[in-house]
Formats: sequence, structure tokens, C-alpha cells
Amino acid sequence: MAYHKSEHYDLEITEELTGKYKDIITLLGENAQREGLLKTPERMAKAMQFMTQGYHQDAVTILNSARFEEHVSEMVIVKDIELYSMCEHHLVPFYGKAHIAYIPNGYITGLSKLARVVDVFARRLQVQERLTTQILEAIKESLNPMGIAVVIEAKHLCMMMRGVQKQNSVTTTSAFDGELLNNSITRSEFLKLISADLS
Ligand SMILES: Nc1nc2c(ncn2[C@@H]2O[C@H](COP(=O)(O)OP(=O)(O)OP(=O)(O)O)[C@@H](O)[C@H]2O)c(=O)[nH]1
Ligand SMILES: [Zn+2]
Repeated sequence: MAYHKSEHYDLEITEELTGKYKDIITLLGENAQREGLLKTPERMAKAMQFMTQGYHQDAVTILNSARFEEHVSEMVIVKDIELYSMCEHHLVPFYGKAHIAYIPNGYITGLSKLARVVDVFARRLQVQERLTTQILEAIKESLNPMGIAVVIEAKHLCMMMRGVQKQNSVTTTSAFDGELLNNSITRSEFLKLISADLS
């Protein structure tokens, strides 16, 4: 399945999900036949497939599709990549930003591909910790860089709308590899650069 520009949905899955969402709406005490809800099960079926399309995408293939040989050794940072994911415990969103850095080792990748890799893993049922390390592992496999850092800051709606109901807590997760794991000066430089406001 591919969902790129023209959003194609698998017909069979859409039909089956539509029936199940109709049941869910009814079980929640609503009238699935009223006008405003008539098309909702199908909309949900499509929305949920969109938000889990990452299962059908391969991050390493995406990174490799714009991998260029380049002998630079300075850290590359893409920060503030917005992300929307879904917590695997409650299937409600968590959202925030990812900051990614790597130190090339003979190869660079297209900058947009780093943002695409965030989406590939964010558009699945996730926990923030796994999302963070999956991004790192994909970059490692494609580019084998001298160092990698991934930091994600996110707010979890399951902690805001329900449950503990805390509106202001932000969860930060990080994963480091190579120079960015072992060299504290390099890691500090990365952390300083992602916290700097360039606007
Ligand atoms: N580690 C981690 N936990 C998460 C993430 N998203 C949600 N959670 C937590 O998953 C936990 C599930 O705990 P349970 O006690 O099984 O579920 P619950 O009764 O709904 O918990 P409450 O949210 O405390 O009401 C909760 O503490 C959530 O805050 C995440 O990305 N990473
Ligand atoms: Zn949750």
C-alpha cells in the first residue's frame, strides 16, 4: 500500500474497518445512522490507515534513495521536525518534535529524508522510546555515520485528556550512537545547537 500524494486506501481493509467502526460508534451509545455520523466509520477507517501507513514503508530504502557520497565530517542537524504519532496503549495521539543529528562517514542523505524517516516510524502504534531508537537504527543502517543523535520532545494526549490529566508535562527521549554517545563535547555541542533559537 502507498499513501503518497493521492492517498490510495486498501478497499478490503477499508470496508472491514468501516463495519467495525460502525459497531464501535453504536457501542459508545451513539446512533450510527444519524446524518452526521453516516460517513464517519469510513472516514475513521481511512484516517486510521493514514496514521498507520508507516507499517508499509521502509525507512532505510527512503534514506538510501537520496544517499550521496560526500567526504565531510561536520555534524548535520535537522531540528524541530514536527511529528504526530499514536500511543500504543490508548490509541490517542502524542505529538511534538524530533531533532536529529549525524556526523557523516563518507555518505550524506537528503535532508528531507530524515524528516520522512520520522514519519515512517511515527505513523505506527508507538511508544516514544521505541520511536526514538528506531529512527536512530535506520540512520545507522543506511549511512553508518561516525555519530548519531535523536531527541524527541512530545506531549501525550493520553496524559492530558484522560488518566492523570496533566496538561503541561513534556516527555523527552533520546538515543545516541558513536561519537555522539562517547564524546561528551560533541554531544554538548549538539544539545546546545538544538536548544538555540535561530528565528
Ligand atoms: N514509556 C511510555 N509510556 C507511555 C507512552 N505513552 C503512554 N504511556 C504510558 O503507558 C502507561 C500505561 O499504563 P496502564 O496503567 O496500563 O494504563 P492506564 O490505566 O490507562 O494508565 P493511566 O494513564 O495512568 O491512567 C501509562 O502510564 C501511560 O502514561 C510512551 O510513549 N512511553
Ligand atoms: Zn497512552
